[in-house]
Amino acid sequence: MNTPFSPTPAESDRSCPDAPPGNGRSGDASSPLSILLIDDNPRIAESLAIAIDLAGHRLDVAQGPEDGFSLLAARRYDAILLDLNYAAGRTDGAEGLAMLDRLLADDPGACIIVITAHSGIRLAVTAMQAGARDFVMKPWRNAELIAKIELAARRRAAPRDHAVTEGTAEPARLLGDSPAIARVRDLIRRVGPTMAGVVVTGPSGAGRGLIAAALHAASHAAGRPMQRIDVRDPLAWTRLDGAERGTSWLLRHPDKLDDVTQARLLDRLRPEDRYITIADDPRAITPALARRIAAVEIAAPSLAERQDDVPLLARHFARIAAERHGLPAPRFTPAAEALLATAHWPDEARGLAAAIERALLLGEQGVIEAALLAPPVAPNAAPALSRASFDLDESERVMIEAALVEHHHNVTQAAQALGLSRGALYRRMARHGL
Ligand SMILES: Nc1ncnc2c1ncn2[C@@H]1O[C@H](COP(=O)(O)OP(=O)(O)OP(=O)(O)O)[C@@H](O)[C@H]1O
Repeated sequence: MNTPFSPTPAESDRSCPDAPPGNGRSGDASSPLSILLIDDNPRIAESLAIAIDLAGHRLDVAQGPEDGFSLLAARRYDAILLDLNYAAGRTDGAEGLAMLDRLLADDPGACIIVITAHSGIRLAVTAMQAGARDFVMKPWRNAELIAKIELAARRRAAPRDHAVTEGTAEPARLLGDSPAIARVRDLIRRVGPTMAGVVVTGPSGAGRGLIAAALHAASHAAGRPMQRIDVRDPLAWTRLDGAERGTSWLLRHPDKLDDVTQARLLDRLRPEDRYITIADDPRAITPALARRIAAVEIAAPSLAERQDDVPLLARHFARIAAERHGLPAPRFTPAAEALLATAHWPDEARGLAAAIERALLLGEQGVIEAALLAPPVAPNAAPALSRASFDLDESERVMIEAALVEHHHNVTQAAQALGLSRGALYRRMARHGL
């Protein structure tokens, strides 16, 4: 007999002897599964961790949707166990169902098993109709749950199901809840599965490559890797002919070619292949080539257009950097959080990721301080663009404010943290009216 799930660790131990033969692995399950639990109840996580470990699988735990998306952006899971309610007192499952929708839009083949309360049969049915593979009700029997996970994860192997981009290092998941990023997701959902040529524009570092990868992941060719070519490199062109028919291509910068070379490129493109393009200036693509490779434009929004997403992206980049460097779980000081909410990042998401990684490496024990988040502004920095000049000025003000708060308005310490002399800091404070 199996033991129903109990939220107390002591009771959960009792479920171990009840695990099915083979530690809960079904007979033909060959390799350990990686499983993600998205649930804000730590006791559920503790109990499940024991059962899953005994069954020979691996469990990661996310305490809510944001954590969940962050983990899913960094690695692939064979199965996702998704709780449907997060906010206190909510039982309508709306949050979980919205998350289910987004998970499946990013990866239609995702193997998701939803967790509902005992009385949640109606919710479970809705989730199944929306694409969940299965459901479990609390309290559950561990052995039954593990059998469900193994069965559902094995079913994932069907070819069309596999919509993640094999052959790429990371899954292509766009994080963020801003309307700007929601629009991009919606476009990916619509044009990803078609053969339409899509040109991805927007500032460098804003996630153009990620959007291209997400388009490929949503396409019918997702099971095969996308081939990447910078068309400014003539040597790379030879690869265009050698590849299998029906290949997906990521072409970088055809807008940088002159008209004659663009015409030559058009001659080399094959009708049965899919082309996704990254360009700085889509207007520089000739109409003939644009017709083939740029039927639809998707503009990667700058961080300034999705400022609300910055803290969430920052936490994601911090988590990845901490994992990569074996550092403790990262934590932002309140001043660093305040800076993130207002600062401008001239190098977009890539610049933000670099700043977070540097702050984490230079900080103590995973603590990210405001003063470490950006290098001190060079005294005579002469920015190339007037917009950049505005950004830099605003960032400087925010950083100084944050350093002062962090060091309790001790100007000597704040100046040290910013890499400035006391005099230089006083001058800048006066300039910013601080
Ligand atoms: N919405 C997002 N969610 C998660 N990660 C993001 C998001 N936007 C950008 N990033 C991350 O920011 C970094 C920069 O993005 P990416 O490499 O796609 O930039 P890019 O615009 O293609 O740059 P370039 O064209 O100059 O190479 C990457 O690590 C990417 O994963």
